[in-house]
Amino acid sequence: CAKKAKTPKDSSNELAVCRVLLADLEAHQDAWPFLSPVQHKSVPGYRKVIKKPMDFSTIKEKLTNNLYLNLENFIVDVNLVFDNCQRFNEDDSEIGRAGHRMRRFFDKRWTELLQF
Ligand SMILES: Cc1ncccc1N[C@@H]1CCC[C@@H]1S(C)(=O)=O
Repeated sequence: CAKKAKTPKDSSNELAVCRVLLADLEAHQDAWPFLSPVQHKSVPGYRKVIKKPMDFSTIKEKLTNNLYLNLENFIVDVNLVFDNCQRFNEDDSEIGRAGHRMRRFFDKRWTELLQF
């Protein structure tokens, strides 16, 4: 089948979708552990265990500085937040549970958005 040529318009729409998704993540009641970079000075072992820290404020900064070329690059960073959370926190902990809830919310939200 003929490949639909990607018009430049698509990527600007995708970046608008990223801003909507990030706003939804930040507004979620379970976002509190992920709003700012983990304070590794007060979290022993974090810097050693987690090679690529990521959080919603850093994602916002990258979005503002046009560091995401498309929705996929953005989704990779959001999933990094949740993967770091799962790696460092027990599933049965306040932060661990918040991470699982936020990942479920995000997966549902972007698949909804991509339907239209
Ligand atoms: C996401 C995470 N993962 C492992 C350890 C700690 C944290 N977050 C903490 C708990 C609440 C905010 C702080 S923060 C983000 O200020 O360090």
